[in-house]
Amino acid sequence: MAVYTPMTLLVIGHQEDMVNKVKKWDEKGFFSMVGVLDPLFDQAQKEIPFFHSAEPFIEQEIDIILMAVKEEAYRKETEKLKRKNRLTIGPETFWILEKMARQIDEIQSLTEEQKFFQTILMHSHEGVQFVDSDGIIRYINPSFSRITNVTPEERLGKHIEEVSPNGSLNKAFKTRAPVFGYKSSSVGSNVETVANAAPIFVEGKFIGAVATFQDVTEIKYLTEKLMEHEQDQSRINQQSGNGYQAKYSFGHIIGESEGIKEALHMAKKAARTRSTVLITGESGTGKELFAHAIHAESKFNDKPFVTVNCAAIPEDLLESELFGYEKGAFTHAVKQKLGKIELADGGTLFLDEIGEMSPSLQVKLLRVLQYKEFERIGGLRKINVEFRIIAATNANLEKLVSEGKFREDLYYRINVIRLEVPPLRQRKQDIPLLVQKLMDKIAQRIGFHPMQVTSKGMSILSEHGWPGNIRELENVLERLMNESPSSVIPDDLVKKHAQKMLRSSTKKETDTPLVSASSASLLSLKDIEKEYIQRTLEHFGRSLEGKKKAAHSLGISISTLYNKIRDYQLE
Ligand SMILES: Nc1ncnc2c1ncn2[C@@H]1O[C@H](COP(=O)(O)OP(=O)(O)OP(=O)(O)O)[C@@H](O)[C@H]1O
Repeated sequence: MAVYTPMTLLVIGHQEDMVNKVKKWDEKGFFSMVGVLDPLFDQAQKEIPFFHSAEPFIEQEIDIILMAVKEEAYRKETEKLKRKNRLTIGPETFWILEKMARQIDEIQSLTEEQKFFQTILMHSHEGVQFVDSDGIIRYINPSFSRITNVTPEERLGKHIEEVSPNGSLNKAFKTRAPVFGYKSSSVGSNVETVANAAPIFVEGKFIGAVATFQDVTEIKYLTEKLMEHEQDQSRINQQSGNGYQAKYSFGHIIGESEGIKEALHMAKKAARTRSTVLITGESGTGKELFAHAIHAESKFNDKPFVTVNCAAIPEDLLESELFGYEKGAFTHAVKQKLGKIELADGGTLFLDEIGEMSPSLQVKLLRVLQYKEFERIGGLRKINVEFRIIAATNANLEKLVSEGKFREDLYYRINVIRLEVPPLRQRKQDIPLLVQKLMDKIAQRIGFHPMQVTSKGMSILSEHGWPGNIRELENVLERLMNESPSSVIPDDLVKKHAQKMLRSSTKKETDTPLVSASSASLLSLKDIEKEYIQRTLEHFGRSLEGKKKAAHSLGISISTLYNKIRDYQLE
């Protein structure tokens, strides 16, 4: 860093006010006072070097001579000093020095601020690079060098076009526009980075551009491993015939209430068209079921039905999930991957939880819907696609639009046919039918004989509010069936669960965790196992049937369960 050297200054004539001011500036380091020259004055202050003759200064480097007094006697001394290139300032131009001192003062306090910000940049975990208005790299922070393996000596003073022509900083520099989420890899270190860059304007004048970036190699690597795994999985699914097909039809949708009839009517109408459908409703009401059924009933039901849950996948991954990528698009893209948009070609793309989609992806999706074409990540070729979107959400999209979190234009594109699936509490008359049919479905799935609830049990279940809707009802029924000692579920068991449900839905109470953060370090694995077996036995009961169910639930054989009951003295 350049070191500031103050200008040297000699005062001629002991004019007290001026001398004192110059002395103060000297103390602050604005100027360096070499002394006071006064042939007539004797009582100078001790701490100021005082001279009667100009001799010592004739050859000395002095930048400014301040004529503090006007008399002729002093001028004679000054004449001796004028031979060199020195600025002479008289009392009438003393204000220039005062102004300079003020400016130096301001610059110095700015420098303090600069030091403060520089310290922050020095310790920032993100890499930072700055170019001036000519594109010359003026600053890189230590994290920049750590991430990229590029030293300040290699970078500073170079033009950005020369060292990183395709980087985010050059883009922001050339276009004078910000760049967000720019992915690239550092040549020096083979590191994957994500950068943001922005032009900098001060009072409307472009003064340069700055880029900040992070090392995302590890995240990217893990993400791609996960994607590869998912891809293999989906290939296996496809090969086994369970791939991109609708699994449910309208026949699977149980309910005779007005609300469900209306939703079914709308859904059947939607199945006859290719228009976009927006399904809204609380969690667990059956939105996905409706989406499957609409596709299954449509003319293109032999084409794929592809599901993407926008809430379950991180943004970065979601983009490649939707658009796919070309081999080599990023370091770990070892082979080409088809995106869900491409896989849905000709059929239906079901976008579950669309309200969770990030604004940048919303733009990209909108473009696909408008132009019916897209590019794979890292690809140059435009691919034409034709598919229908069924979107679902339990969020209030209108509210998200008004809050600026969901694009209005995308909202209008997807809100063509609107289907509202009512919550269970608004169609209690469906509960008995649902209970019976769901119990049959569960019994078939878990290999039980058909089971029933009494009419009293049914009215207990019908009175519940079911905040988790049909998903919650299904879970509770499965638990009741597992715990029931006979094929008719006892009323007191239903009551016990109803009370539990009431407690959890009013108090949002959860069961005591087996291991809490504070106790985790105190319990041994054996203690945890013992506690867990104990709770499972309490849950299923200690009859032979209860123990069989407990063993099944614990994933161990009945003889292992008996051994553990003996070892842990749980009888
Ligand atoms: N009308 C219905 N008849 C029979 N089963 C239903 C019905 N509605 C929902 N279900 C069942 O309830 C469960 C939840 O349904 P689904 O996943 O379709 O709900 P969702 O509204 O999409 O939930 P989320 O918003 O949480 O994704 C599923 O097991 C589904 O089969």
